[in-house]
Amino acid sequence: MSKIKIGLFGFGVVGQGIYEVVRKAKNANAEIVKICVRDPEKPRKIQADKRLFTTSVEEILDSPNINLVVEVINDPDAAYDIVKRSMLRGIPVVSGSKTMLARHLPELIELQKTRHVALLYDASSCGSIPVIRNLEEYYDNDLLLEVKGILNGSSNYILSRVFDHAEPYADALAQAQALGFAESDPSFDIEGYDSLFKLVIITVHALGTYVAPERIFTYGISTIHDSDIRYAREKGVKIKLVAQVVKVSDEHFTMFVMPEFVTPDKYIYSVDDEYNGVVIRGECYDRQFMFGKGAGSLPTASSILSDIMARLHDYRYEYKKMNYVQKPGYTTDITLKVYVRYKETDIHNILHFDKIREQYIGEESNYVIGDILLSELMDKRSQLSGRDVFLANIPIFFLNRDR
Ligand SMILES: NC(=O)C1=CN([C@@H]2O[C@H](COP(=O)(O)OP(=O)(O)OC[C@H]3O[C@@H](n4cnc5c(N)ncnc54)[C@H](OP(=O)(O)O)[C@@H]3O)[C@@H](O)[C@H]2O)C=CC1
Ligand SMILES: N[C@@H](CC=O)C(=O)O
Repeated sequence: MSKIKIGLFGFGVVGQGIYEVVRKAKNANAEIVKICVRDPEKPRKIQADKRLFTTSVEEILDSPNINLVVEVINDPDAAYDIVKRSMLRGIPVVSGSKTMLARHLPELIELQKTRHVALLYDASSCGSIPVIRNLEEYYDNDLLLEVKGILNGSSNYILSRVFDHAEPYADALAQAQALGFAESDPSFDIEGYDSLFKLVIITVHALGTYVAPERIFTYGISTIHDSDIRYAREKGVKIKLVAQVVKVSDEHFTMFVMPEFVTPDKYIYSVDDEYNGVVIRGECYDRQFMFGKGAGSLPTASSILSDIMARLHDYRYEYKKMNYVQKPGYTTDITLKVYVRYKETDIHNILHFDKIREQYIGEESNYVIGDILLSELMDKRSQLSGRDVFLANIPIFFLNRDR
């Protein structure tokens, strides 16, 4: 590709960051020639030439002058429509919309093949950390065993403020929104869905398999309570929202998103505020750790810029692992050790524990710690949504990993 002429969709937190970094990048040989938004009259932090703005998708897709679409809007359905239409017209796309990608990746991967058109999305998972491209290229072999980490900046920011600075939860959430880390609907962040969508995308590049989001156990931090924080402090651990995909045998892998008690010896223990941290474990190298800003305007834009530059060299994901002859299958038949705090909800009648290890009945709240199948948690997920319930994983080497 010669000069890159960008049609940019979205001029919010990330879009404005992209405008800034593209202007700064002297060697990018790229220029934003059109910006599509919902409301061109909206006041914005960054002043761009008014003539760049449009509300018409067609004005970008029909322009012979535009050879790359960059899509960073906050509406997953509209994003899907824009990305698909661009690709059908043979225009390569860079996207940051993980909700849209996690829902539609199989179709978009197929479109890349049939239409010979690239779709890059490193910014969709972990902001400025180049997780996807590394999994795709460097870890292009059978040795990978696990990708685990903090994939959501907002919930990590909230947990850090609440845990380390004793700030009220609601204030910390409001700050995460004001700083541009949170999604338009912040429940995506705090209920774990943003981490889930990133985990779905990461798993495609880690193990070559797409697992639909609704098949994956997801539990967030919205019901965390002072008693959970006190309990964690007493034990000398921190509570983090952790997403993980783990090979549990040659035949199977598992994945889930859940708050976790993290001990000080773990890399992610020190990952605070909006930072993300990803631990990659493999057969021969044990653990490697990637750390960086996972949200925010310029960090995310830097990742988009990297994808834009990659297009200068015609880079595209090849999804090599999807063609492996032997691939592990997804399982939820795996035993976890969990902490469940509750009050009114009749947890003992809802959850069937294989083994109860500890129980506490208190005036303020109760908790139980026990071994339980992930499939059992998945089946009972809708009954664990009470405001009085909080659940956290206590990491163990999976109890039945060799079954
Ligand atoms: N914020 C972050 O740290 C990160 C965000 N992302 C992802 O990037 C995307 C954008 O996030 P962010 O910048 O924070 O969101 P914002 O809410 O700040 O901005 C969204 C932008 O999308 C525009 N928009 C919405 N719908 C349409 C549409 N149908 N057609 C054209 N433009 C539209 C809005 O237009 P208008 O301004 O006129 O309302 C706005 O400019 C999301 O998918 C998010 O998940 C990914 C990584 C990090
Ligand atoms: N809302 C997301 C933004 C980046 O993906 C987060 O907080 O991590």
